[in-house]
Amino acid sequence: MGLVQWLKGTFLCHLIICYGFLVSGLLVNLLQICTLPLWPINKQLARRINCKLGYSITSQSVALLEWWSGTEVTFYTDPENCQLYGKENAIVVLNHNFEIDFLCGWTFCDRFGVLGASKCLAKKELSYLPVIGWMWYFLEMVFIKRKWEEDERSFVQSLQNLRDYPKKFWFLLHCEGTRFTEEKHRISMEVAEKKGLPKLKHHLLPRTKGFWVAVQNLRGTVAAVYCCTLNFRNNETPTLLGVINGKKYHPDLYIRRIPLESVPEDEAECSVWLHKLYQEKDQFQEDYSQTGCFPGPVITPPRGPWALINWLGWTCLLLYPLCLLLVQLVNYGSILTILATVAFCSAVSVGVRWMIGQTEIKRSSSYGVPLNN
Ligand SMILES: CC/C=C\C/C=C\C/C=C\C/C=C\C/C=C\C/C=C\CCC(=O)SCCNC(=O)CCNC(=O)[C@H](O)C(C)(C)COP(=O)(O)OP(=O)(O)OC[C@H]1O[C@@H](n2cnc3c(N)ncnc32)[C@H](O)[C@@H]1OP(=O)(O)O
Ligand SMILES: CCCCCCCCCCCCCCCCCC(=O)OC[C@@H](O)COP(=O)(O)O
Repeated sequence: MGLVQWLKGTFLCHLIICYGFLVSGLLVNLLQICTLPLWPINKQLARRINCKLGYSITSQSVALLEWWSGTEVTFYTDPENCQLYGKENAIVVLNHNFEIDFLCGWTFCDRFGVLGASKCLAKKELSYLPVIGWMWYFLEMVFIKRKWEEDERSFVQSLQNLRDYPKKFWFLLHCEGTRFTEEKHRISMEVAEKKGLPKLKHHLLPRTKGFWVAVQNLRGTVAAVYCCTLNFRNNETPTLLGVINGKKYHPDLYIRRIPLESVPEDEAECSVWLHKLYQEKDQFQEDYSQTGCFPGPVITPPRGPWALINWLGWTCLLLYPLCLLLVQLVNYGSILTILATVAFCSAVSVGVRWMIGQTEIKRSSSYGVPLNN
């Protein structure tokens, strides 16, 4: 193991990364709160500012993935469609099997210039996460409790709000509604059987209501559905902790562009359409497990420098006062202040470890487990 690789695995490096992420993130949250008075005066300007602020947080994770761990997503897609990515609004439909699928998603967004503005349909619990969840409020992320009766009104309203969004955005939908586990798969295939639908091997049965409502409310705003299928070479099971430790993964992402006009307007027909899409996606995954690649040419735009510049900028800015403080502490600090500093560092590391825990599939919710769900 080289020295650099060894360094990436040290606790000190992790502490610096976590400190930078947490403190810069909380500062950005504070700046976002400062934009509140602007919303009633100039909503579009407030939205644009929040996109930039959001970029400043999410791009740190992109830098971590691309530059720190050296992980590069390989894109399989049609070169003609590729010209349109980033130049139109889109609904992105993605499988939900991996702990770092959101990171690969952010990389995809960054490569096509829509990272700051992109959104997803997320479970309500994520909105309470410091830094990321709080940031999402200001980016008008759509949160749901996954109980249709309770979600319907706010879901539709949040989608309608996006109709005059001033920046190009992608709206990510995990139609499976939860992450893949063997138990959830078994139960959802029982539902498939009851509904007379073909069984899926690599996906949970998609829930169709959210997709239909999103398509209906974003017609005229969104130009296409991007059907995205993600997998990792060599049966890798990537984790966020692995990325922080500098481990390089090999994700492959297959993107198909489907014009929105070809998605049926009627709810029942749209549901059939989505089930068929998931059957196709399942076949792509099956082929991938046999051949190790997706169909279509490989197109990978080069990684841009901005994510790295932003990350290094924040790190330098925040390390300087920290180093000054440490020097002061060593030279003049009382036992009490030294203990307080150790407690602060421990709190940072426990806090971030808890946030990382939210990405772990073993801590996945019980959604989709009881049959009556
Ligand atoms: C590589 C990446 C590529 C691209 C990425 C691109 C862009 C990225 C852009 C932005 C990224 C920005 C941020 C992202 C970062 C991090 C966040 C990441 C992820 C967060 C995602 C989540 O939180 S997932 C959880 C939330 N999302 C969803 O739940 C969506 C899916 N669900 C729905 O759509 C549902 O329909 C619903 C929640 C809207 C409503 O659900 P409800 O259950 O109340 O009603 P339904 O009608 O849908 O369901 C009832 C029917 O379901 C049947 N049923 C029962 N049990 C099951 C079962 N186990 N499986 C399937 N179906 C089941 C039941 O029988 C009912 O059927 P009927 O026929 O009777 O209706
Ligand atoms: C420089 C960057 C440093 C990074 C340091 C680490 C920071 C920690 C970042 C935490 C990021 C948290 C983003 C959470 C996104 C998790 C998305 C997700 O996967 O949600 C699960 C839901 O879809 C379904 O939930 P389940 O029903 O499976 O339960």
